[in-house]
Amino acid sequence: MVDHSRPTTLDLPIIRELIWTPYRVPLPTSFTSAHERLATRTGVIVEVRTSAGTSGIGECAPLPEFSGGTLQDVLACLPAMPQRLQGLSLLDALGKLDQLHDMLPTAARCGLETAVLDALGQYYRCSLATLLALPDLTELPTTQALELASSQVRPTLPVNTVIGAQKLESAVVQARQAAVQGFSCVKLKVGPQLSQTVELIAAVRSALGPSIHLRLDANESWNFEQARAILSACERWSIQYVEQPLPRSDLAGMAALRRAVSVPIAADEALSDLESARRVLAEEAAEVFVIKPQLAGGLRQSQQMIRQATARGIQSVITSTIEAGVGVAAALQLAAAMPEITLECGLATLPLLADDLIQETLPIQNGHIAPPAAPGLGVHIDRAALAKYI
Ligand SMILES: O=C(O)CCC(=O)c1ccccc1C(=O)O
Ligand SMILES: [Mg+2]
Repeated sequence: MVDHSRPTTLDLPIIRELIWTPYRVPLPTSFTSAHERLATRTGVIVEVRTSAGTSGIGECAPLPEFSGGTLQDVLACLPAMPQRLQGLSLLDALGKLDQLHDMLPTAARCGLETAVLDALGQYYRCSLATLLALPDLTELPTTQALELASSQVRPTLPVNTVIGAQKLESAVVQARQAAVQGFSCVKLKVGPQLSQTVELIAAVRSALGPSIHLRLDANESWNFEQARAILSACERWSIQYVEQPLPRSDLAGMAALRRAVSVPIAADEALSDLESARRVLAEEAAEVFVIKPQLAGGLRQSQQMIRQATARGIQSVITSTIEAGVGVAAALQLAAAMPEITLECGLATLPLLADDLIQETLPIQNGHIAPPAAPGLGVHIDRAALAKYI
């Protein structure tokens, strides 16, 4: 018997229009890592308008020092996209994005996919996290399947705060603040100077007390000997893990470092797509994956990389690239959809920006963020803010 109350693929909204708006948002206090001093975040907000009268939004925020292209690359690929996506149903548009995989910078794939999934979630009246928790996104879900997926979505996620590379005194002040604010995890950016770095880590650990997780991020700034020396000196400070201690291409070095020190090694810059994830796993170069949807090529591809890792006993965390609220909301939806993500995610970065460009607020409470529960992505563009930061 045919159930006429259920939507069919014939009813799926069609993409009528694709528009995009670049933004530039300052960071009131610039963010310093071993790669750079980030003082302004640039990116593009994309929007698909559908035959159902709905609009889906996404964010493309590339990070050239990682991988996956520049803002210019994103802006260069977008003009060809309306012609490719207009007239397609939302599910066909997802298939088309997969087909165009190699033509699109990872951040463009992420933003366009988010916008299509936002519109699809609004159509099914479920959150983007629920969509991602479905066993097969390419099939029309039954009401039962939607209910089951929705029951697997986590209502709130633990997140870490991040302390940029800087003077010991201000790092200690920020560590104390993090403890007062209720964070269960702090990430500290570190450089290659042995005694200075060990002193910094010891001071931050003592400001945090013994129970707050402390992870490090070297952003590729160490060589093997520096990494071994610093991490050996830090064994007693109980480090949760260190992100990308060695250059991204040195997978053999990372594997050797894993055997040489007890601090767990995480891959971040080394992960850019499914193939790189396979290599990191094959070389046993990391025991934690740091996944940034903007750099991994979107939410579904991030999901595949995380599942590959989980199958090999490797844990994953999802982090932002310090993008605006649209991209952070998408990353939160992904994290909420994946029960295997148990470590704190690096998604507490919106306070670094002068404006998050969204109408809603995504408050950080007691070291947790609740992904928006409204249908789709659950956040909406603050048009006035976007116009201001164009
Ligand atoms: O992980 C976090 O807490 C925040 C995200 C972060 O540190 C980051 C943000 C922008 C670019 C690179 C990185 C990084 O993890 O190296
Ligand atoms: Mg990192």
